[in-house]
Amino acid sequence: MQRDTLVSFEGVVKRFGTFVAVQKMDFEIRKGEFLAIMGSSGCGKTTTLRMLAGLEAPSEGTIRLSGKPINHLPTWERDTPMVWQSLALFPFLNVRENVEFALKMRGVGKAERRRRAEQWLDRMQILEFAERNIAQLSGGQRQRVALARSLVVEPEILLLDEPLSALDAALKVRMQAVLKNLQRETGITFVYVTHSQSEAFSMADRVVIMSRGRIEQIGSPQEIYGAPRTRFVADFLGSSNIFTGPVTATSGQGLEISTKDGPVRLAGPVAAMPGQGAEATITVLDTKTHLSVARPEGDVNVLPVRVIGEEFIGATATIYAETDSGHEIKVQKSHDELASLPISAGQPLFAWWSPSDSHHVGAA
Ligand SMILES: Nc1ncnc2c1ncn2[C@@H]1O[C@H](COP(=O)(O)OP(=O)(O)OP(=O)(O)O)[C@@H](O)[C@H]1O
Repeated sequence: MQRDTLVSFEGVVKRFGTFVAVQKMDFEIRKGEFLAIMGSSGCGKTTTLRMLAGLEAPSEGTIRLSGKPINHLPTWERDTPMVWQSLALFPFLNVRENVEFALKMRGVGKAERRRRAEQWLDRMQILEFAERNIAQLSGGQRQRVALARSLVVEPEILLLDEPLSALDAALKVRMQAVLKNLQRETGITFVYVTHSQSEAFSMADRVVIMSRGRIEQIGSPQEIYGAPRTRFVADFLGSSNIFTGPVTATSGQGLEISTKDGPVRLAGPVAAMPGQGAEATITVLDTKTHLSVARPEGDVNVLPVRVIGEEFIGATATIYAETDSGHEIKVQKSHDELASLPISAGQPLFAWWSPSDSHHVGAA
């Protein structure tokens, strides 16, 4: 266990009847970090959070909080204060009273309650709505009241389950910035469940990616994005071109696999080198993949493709193309970079990338 570990999951399993919702989970949450848990629907994110909150007991294994097992310890019997952020505000209380409520329950005096509630409403930039009824607020304002209500008690850990899912895109981005700054300022440990990659990757210090009750990868957004550890993670993030085939050559300097579209090569160290003939997967980020009209020099990682179409997202464009065998290749570039390329559907081009930008995905 690391010195700054606040929570540890040790071999945690959760079964509902015979269905295994969480399988043998081992990971740690560090004090003061922003940890996002992401994965597709039904992969066990909420169940993991509920076990941490004490709303479900693990079927096997141990969850420790500040070193103490808490498997069967309800929230109120724990030494480390933890709050589950919920959007359900009390409709019969106004904004300030909603925020004051938890302090009142903890026996904090009237003047102090008011001072602290107003301080948090101010931090959330909603102090001007303090006397309003909940029904008179927009979705984003309600969201901020709910956050103020959770934070006013200054918990050591705040558990958030898709807290921004109901907001429109612009408000979501604004709230992401508010949340991230707040977390940094207060040093409160955030455990944040989402299935939004952009939310997880823009805010979290570390991200846990889950699939079917299991952790596929845990690491910083940069680590995961640059080096997905499993085929699932590479697929799930959707930002890599993925090639699988038997290994035809290995050396200390890399490896080569054979694909229907020709050899694909990786240059650089490989952590767990697969044997000759074994099936291996090599990925390359769509931002590191290039397109050109003329065949580039050399014949390594050069694939003739035809353009399928393009998609614009803000300042970047993703070009979708396919090889002769029908393998999809995506290339992400800025509009300026793509301005000189003919990218109408059916246009023949060459897709290529450097073997040193290739990455070996360890597990299937
Ligand atoms: N009380 C329960 N009884 C039986 N099965 C359950 C129960 N709670 C959750 N499950 C099942 O466990 C699995 C994990 O559920 P969980 O809510 O943790 O998923 P999730 O990753 O949070 O999904 P989503 O993103 O859709 O909210 C799902 O298949 C779900 O149907």
